[in-house]
Formats: sequence, structure tokens, C-alpha cells
Amino acid sequence: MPSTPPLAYVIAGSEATGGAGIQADLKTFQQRGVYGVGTLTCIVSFDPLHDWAHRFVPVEPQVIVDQIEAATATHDLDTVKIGMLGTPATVDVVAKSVSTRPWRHVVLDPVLICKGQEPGAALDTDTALRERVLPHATVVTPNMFEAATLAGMDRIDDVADLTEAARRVHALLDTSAGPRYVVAKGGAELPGPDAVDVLFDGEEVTVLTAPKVGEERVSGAGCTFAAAITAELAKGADVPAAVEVAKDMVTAGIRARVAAHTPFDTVWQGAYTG
Ligand SMILES: Nc1ncnc2c1ncn2[C@@H]1O[C@H](COP(=O)(O)OP(=O)(O)O)[C@@H](O)[C@H]1O
Ligand SMILES: Cc1ncc(COP(=O)(O)O)c(C=O)c1O
Repeated sequence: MPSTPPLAYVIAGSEATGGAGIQADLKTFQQRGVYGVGTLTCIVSFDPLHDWAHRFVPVEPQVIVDQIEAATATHDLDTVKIGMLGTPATVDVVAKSVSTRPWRHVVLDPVLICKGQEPGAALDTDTALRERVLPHATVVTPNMFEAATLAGMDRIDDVADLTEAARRVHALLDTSAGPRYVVAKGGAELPGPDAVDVLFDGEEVTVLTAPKVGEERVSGAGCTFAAAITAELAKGADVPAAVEVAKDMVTAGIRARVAAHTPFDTVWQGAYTG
């Protein structure tokens, strides 16, 4: 007899070192007992000869459409994570495809700027993401930079600022079809001894904290966090419970991080068995 494990879908980029992107997403799904299905939007290959600069190659829009067609025809998918899109053309096709299906949850990790891109192109992508994808999201997980950019704030210095950013990003979401959630991540960047994130559901603010592991950012932390939320939602958890598991998983994964020759170590998804 075939089995029917919980399913989760991810539309994201490949990060060639294995630390972030769809590689981290699928490892996270597997570790949480969820069968992962993935669609590739772009390929990022850090350049070891040029200070690990991001080399960025977008996947042809039609090839993205083909992948989404194959994935959604094969499985009954109702929970999707959207990671790096990277170009306005990619944002367009993904937004169009996503809008044709009745998702239970769309978790958006708004990876805004790919460091290899020209600022002009990045700005176009930011605008497209904000206008075309954000309205479909049920959960959005901006980091400090993304939260400040989306919220139109010059800087975020403390938990009060982070909370204000979460409120402003929430105001960009479409709440007509049900509750929407923002998790603004202070992470390693927000000053203080703890890695603090703020969950805002439109009414209540919940602050999640864990002791900071060093002061460094760790590659794949944002991807693992959003993928763990997606996996828990796919299994039927509500958003606050999913976010709690994701926080525990990313903290354990950063503690057990994998050493790498890149400037950042990378999350070990296998560390968390909770
Ligand atoms: N050094 C750290 N120690 C503990 N938790 C961290 C650390 N860095 C990030 N986190 C947590 O990992 C999750 C993802 O953080 P995020 O800010 O998106 O990381 P990044 O943008 O560097 O990928 C959040 O829950 C954040 O608080
Ligand atoms: C394809 C891709 N997706 C997502 C990310 C974001 O990764 P992180 O989880 O470290 O924020 C990166 C960062 O390099 C990337 O290359």
C-alpha cells in the first residue's frame, strides 16, 4: 500500500554550497517528517575566487511554469513556502501560478536582495514582490533588513522598532481572506544577548527569544526557520505553534552548525528531533 505522508511545497532558489535555499528547505521538511516537493527559481553559486560573491542565474519563466505544473498535477499540495525569486519576471510567473490555487498557507520568506544583482534590478524585484506576492502570503518572515525595507523604516534598533516593523508589514497583507501573520526576525543583528523575533497576528504581539549563539549570522537560518514553519503547518499545526517549533529547530541547528570555508557556517537541520 502506498503511504500518504504530509506534503509541503517550496518554490525557491538553489544555493550551490548546500547551506541555504531549496537545499536547506528540503532538508528541513525531511527532518520534520514531511515529504518535500520543490520548484527551482534561480541558481546562486558563491564565487570562491572573488570573495564568495553571489553568481546568480534565473531559471527561464516558462521552465518555472512547467515545474509548478508538474508538481501540482502530481500531488495535492495546499501548503507552500516561497523563497528567493530574484527577478521581476520570476516574481510575475510565481505570483500568477500561486494565485490560481486555493492554498491553505503561503509562507513567504521575502529574500529581497540578491547580493550579485545591480541595485536597480533589486529595487524592481522588491517592488514586484511587495505588489504581486505579498498579498497572497498568510505568513511572512522578514529578517531585519527585509522588515525595515518593507516597513519603510530607516533603522530597527530594538524590540519596539521590530514590533513596529511587524505591524507595518502586516498592514500590507490581505486580511480579507483570513488571519495573516508576520514574524519579524531580529536574529543575530538586533543588539542584545538574545536572538529575538516578533510574531504579530494583527492583534497580539508574541516575542520569541533564544540565547544568541555567537554574534554571527549563520547561512540557512532564515530558510530553515521558514521551512520549519511550513512543515509544521503542512502537518496541521496553527501558526503560533509552528513558529515555536521553528524557533527551537533553528536554534538547535545553529548550535550544531556545520563548519564551512564560506564566510558563514551553515545550519545543521539534523540536530533537532523535537
Ligand atoms: N546567532 C544566532 N543565534 C541564535 N539564533 C539566531 C542567530 N542568528 C539567527 N538566529 C535566529 O534564526 C532565525 C532566522 O534568522 P534570520 O535573521 O532570518 O537569519 P538570516 O537572515 O541571517 O538568515 C531567527 O529565529 C533568528 O532569531
Ligand atoms: C538561493 C538562496 N535562497 C535563500 C537565501 C537566504 O538564505 P538564509 O537562510 O541564509 O537567509 C540565499 C542566501 O544566499 C540563497 O542563495
